[in-house]
Amino acid sequence: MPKFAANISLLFSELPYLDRFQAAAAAGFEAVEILFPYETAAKETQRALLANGLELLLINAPPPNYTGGEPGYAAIPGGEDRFQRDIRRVLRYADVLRPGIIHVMAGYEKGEEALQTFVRNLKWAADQAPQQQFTIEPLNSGDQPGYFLDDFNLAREILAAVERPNVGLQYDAYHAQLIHGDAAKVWDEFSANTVHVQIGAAPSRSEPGSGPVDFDALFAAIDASAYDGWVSAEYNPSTARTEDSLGWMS
Ligand SMILES: O=C(O)[C@@H](O)C(=O)CO
Ligand SMILES: [Mg+2]
Repeated sequence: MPKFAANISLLFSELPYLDRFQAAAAAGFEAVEILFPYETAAKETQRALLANGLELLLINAPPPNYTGGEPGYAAIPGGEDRFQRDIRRVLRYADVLRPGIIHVMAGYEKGEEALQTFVRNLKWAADQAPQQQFTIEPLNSGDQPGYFLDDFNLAREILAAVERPNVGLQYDAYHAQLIHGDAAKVWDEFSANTVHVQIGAAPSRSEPGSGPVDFDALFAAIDASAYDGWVSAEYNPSTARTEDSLGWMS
């Protein structure tokens, strides 16, 4: 079985932000990810991680999107200043929080100029912090209409153009299933590019168990691949208490 982590932006979201760390640790998780930690001082988040012995796997940059703004600026021609400001901001958070990964979001734009902008901005970010792992994640267009990075083939093309060892693919089984119709096949094809994995059932985005994705087979394929990182549960629990949605882990 892969080692599972909790995305506490979605899991345990029935609790106030700072209480989710203790709940995740009590449920047996040793690592968490937080999509947008920017409403809380980095020191407070750091204290919650340390108090509960949790590793921080991932944060997103540039912020924010869940609070109503754009989901990133990396592929927006003319948005370079904003992008660089946001990357500097996330790197200040990263100095304190030490996330293994920073997910760089592309934003709403299409076309060749957006592609070139995304590539240039990713190179710039990667060179600002060569020791920091960055990722890009294809998101399905049902949830994010108009989002630039909506296809795994496009992600591979971008990674090849960026040519930086510290920029890799974030594979989310939920998005893979909705974009390409077969999350397992996408894993087979793209596991070599993948540096971070997230999971959620499709189309519900609830815990594994519903829908067409065979998670036992997917976990076996992940185990059999060269990927040895965390598999982060990023779903909306169908139960009132997140703990009651965790049966799939055993
Ligand atoms: O899959 C998702 O939606 C997330 O991983 C994300 O980063 C978008 O905010
Ligand atoms: Mg995801």
